[in-house]
Amino acid sequence: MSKKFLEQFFLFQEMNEKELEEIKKIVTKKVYKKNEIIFLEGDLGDSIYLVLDGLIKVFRTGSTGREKTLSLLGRGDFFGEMALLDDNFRSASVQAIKSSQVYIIDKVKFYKVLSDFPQIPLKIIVKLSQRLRKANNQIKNLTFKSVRDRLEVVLLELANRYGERRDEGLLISKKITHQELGNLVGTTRESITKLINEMVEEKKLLVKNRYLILLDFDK
Ligand SMILES: Nc1ncnc2c1ncn2[C@@H]1O[C@@H]2COP(=O)(O)O[C@H]2[C@H]1O
Repeated sequence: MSKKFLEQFFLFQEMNEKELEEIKKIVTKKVYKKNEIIFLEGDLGDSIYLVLDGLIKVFRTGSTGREKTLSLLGRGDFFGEMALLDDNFRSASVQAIKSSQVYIIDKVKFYKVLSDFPQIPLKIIVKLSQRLRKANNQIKNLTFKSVRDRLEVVLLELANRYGERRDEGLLISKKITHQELGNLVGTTRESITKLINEMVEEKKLLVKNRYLILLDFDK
């Protein structure tokens, strides 16, 4: 594990070599298989997770069993800090949707890191503020926007994060199923299929080998 590698984690940026050495000593690496549940909403939580690679979904399940994806996480992201900080149950479920590697730091060791490195709590606050901002936008979108508009917002967010420029347009470099898009947008798989077909007909979207390509993303 190189210094350069650990630096990619937002939490550890700006740390010097010696400080990163200390962090290295307390992490445990774990690999989760595709579709493996990392933990469930309501579980007791005693560790924080840092994503090394893969794709990880944070979600909640409604009483009817329908899922709402709160966030998709990848390399450099962290999760599981809330139950540690407020001493409560896990506020959401977390699942690897591709094979994913994570570093795990247990509560006692993490508290030691927090007291030794005062910039880390500040960084966590920054992330929590960004997350609240995003959650507020989601509430606004769910309340006021049509399903089609919400799908466009989600596609733009995915393109922002995973977009790769191609001759045809902006390719979303992760394969996302219609069910998963439905969970992100807050609608059914069937509605997503209908809307994707609509966007393809309008030449706003291209589907190639199950990858989505945005055609008029500049607008
Ligand atoms: N709205 C959200 N967006 C992104 N991540 C979240 C959101 N809500 C909860 N999480 C993460 O999901 C984790 C579930 O376990 P914790 O409550 O310990 O910590 C939580 C956060 O790290």
